[in-house]
Amino acid sequence: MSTATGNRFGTPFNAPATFRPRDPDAPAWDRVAFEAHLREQGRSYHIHHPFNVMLNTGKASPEQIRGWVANRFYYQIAIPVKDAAVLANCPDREVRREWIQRILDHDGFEIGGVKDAGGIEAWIRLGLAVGLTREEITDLRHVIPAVRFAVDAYVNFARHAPWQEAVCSSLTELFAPEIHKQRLATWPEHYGWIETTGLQYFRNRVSQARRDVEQGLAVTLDHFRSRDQQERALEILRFKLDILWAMNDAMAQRYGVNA
Ligand SMILES: O=C(O)c1cc(C(=O)O)c2c(n1)C(=O)C(=O)c1cc(C(=O)O)[nH]c1-2
Repeated sequence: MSTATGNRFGTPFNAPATFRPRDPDAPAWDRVAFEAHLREQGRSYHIHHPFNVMLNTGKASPEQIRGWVANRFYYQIAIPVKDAAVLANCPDREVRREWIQRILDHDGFEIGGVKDAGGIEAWIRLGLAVGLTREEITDLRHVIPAVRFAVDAYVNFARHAPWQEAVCSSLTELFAPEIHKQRLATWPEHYGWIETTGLQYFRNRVSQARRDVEQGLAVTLDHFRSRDQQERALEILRFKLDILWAMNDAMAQRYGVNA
């Protein structure tokens, strides 16, 4: 059982613990209740961040949209590195053969004549559609230091945590289809200057995120069994929600938020 003095990352160099004192006799939640507690964390998803609300209600300027796309690129390129860390730490072949799909989704592939440019390339095309050049996206010149720190914290967590905890940290994807659908519903109306082909990344992710979540949720519900472990899973999910929120804070500070 982890204790109230442990930190939530399991590594010695991170922030002090934010654990609430736990009742050692609290019974474990059943799978339905545990999943409900995980989903409840969606109230802190960055879909509610003022910067995201601005983007998705048509109030963002082209500069703010370009800033967001250029900064989010750093998250996009980190995801397959994070997923490779999960693979590297996971001794379970069945999990690995499913998990590897995530790397293919983002990096793309050419296998037996079938080709997919992948999510990173799709994100670059989004960048081109909003008026950035390929070079200024990929050389990371616009990435804000605090965004870099937040994203790096995610990769470092996945490198050092037990693989099931890294899997759990991906569960912000529970809430991602909604944010992608929101963009697809509002951007064409508000930002007619963006070629809609540039929004393909969001279209692809709606179904990919649902599939990811099915796997991530199954691992999490199976692994975190005691109440104490379940509380830890909630902490991990909140840590990841904080990363996404902090990225938006950094972008709001750099690019401003229009009322
Ligand atoms: O646009 C978004 O708001 C958003 C959020 C998240 C997320 O919740 O972590 C992901 C994505 N997009 C995404 O496109 C993606 O591929 C992805 C992978 C992961 C992950 O943690 O493994 N999160 C996300």
